[in-house]
Amino acid sequence: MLPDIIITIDGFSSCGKSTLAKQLARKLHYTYIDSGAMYRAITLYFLRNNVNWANENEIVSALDNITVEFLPNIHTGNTEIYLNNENVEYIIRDLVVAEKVSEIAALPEVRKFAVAAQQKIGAKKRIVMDGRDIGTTVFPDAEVKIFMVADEAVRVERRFTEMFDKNPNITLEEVRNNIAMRDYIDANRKVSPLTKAEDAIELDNTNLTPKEQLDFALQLVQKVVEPV
Ligand SMILES: Nc1ncnc2c1ncn2[C@@H]1O[C@H](COP(=O)(O)OP(=O)(O)O)[C@@H](O)[C@H]1O
Ligand SMILES: Nc1ccn([C@@H]2O[C@H](COP(=O)(O)OP(=O)(O)O)[C@@H](O)[C@H]2O)c(=O)n1
Repeated sequence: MLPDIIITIDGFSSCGKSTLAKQLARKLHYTYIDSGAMYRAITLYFLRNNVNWANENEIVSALDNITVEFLPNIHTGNTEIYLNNENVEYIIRDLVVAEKVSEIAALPEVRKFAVAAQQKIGAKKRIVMDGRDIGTTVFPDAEVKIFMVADEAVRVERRFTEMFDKNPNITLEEVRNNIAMRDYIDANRKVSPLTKAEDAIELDNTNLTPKEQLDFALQLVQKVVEPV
């Protein structure tokens, strides 16, 4: 049986991190944690409650009222996010949330809150967590670190196809602008900007199938568990 380790997957938007993280978690009988969902859920709360995030006191008191949990969906086997006991797994994928999430995720108080929650979840290991700063800040000692990349046009096309399925009014342009804006803010913010950890292995899935990306990641895990 696989020993208790932590697998981190970081990278820009829409390159396939959560797809790979779910595949790995299922295969290894680990728990998948979508750290981006936490920032999206916090953003949803801020938007719904008109929190003025220019005011530090308002941010702190809003965070005091937020509980975020990951619970398994018994039908899919994947974990889903709950904000104050409400399942918000699907609503947080909306463009309204995506438009603001990177701004809110750049706030130091928000990052402190989310990182502490993520580290608590990972205390017993046996998790695959994806995000932007998981291998650098949240779990710098993780046993397996993957940094995913894919060509921007491919990422935009993939995310557009996914969002169009749920909302046929969305345009390719809106998706492209949102991804470019978030990538820029995420890579340039002051606290834990998105960057490849020195010891992370890069995985470019531009031309890989989901099966090929899983095989690549499983080989990495195998190397760490049974070094030759
Ligand atoms: N290797 C791949 N080939 C084609 N499509 C993929 C591949 N990996 C992921 N996708 C699709 O790309 C979209 C974005 O993937 P996702 O895992 O949500 O990215 P991220 O978590 O990095 O934002 C999803 O619709 C997913 O089904
Ligand atoms: N560890 C993380 C994960 C996400 N985020 C923020 O949350 C946003 C949404 O993350 P996500 O993983 O759901 O985004 P996608 O890759 O699915 O587009 C990102 O654009 C970042 O602004 C972060 O700052 N740190």
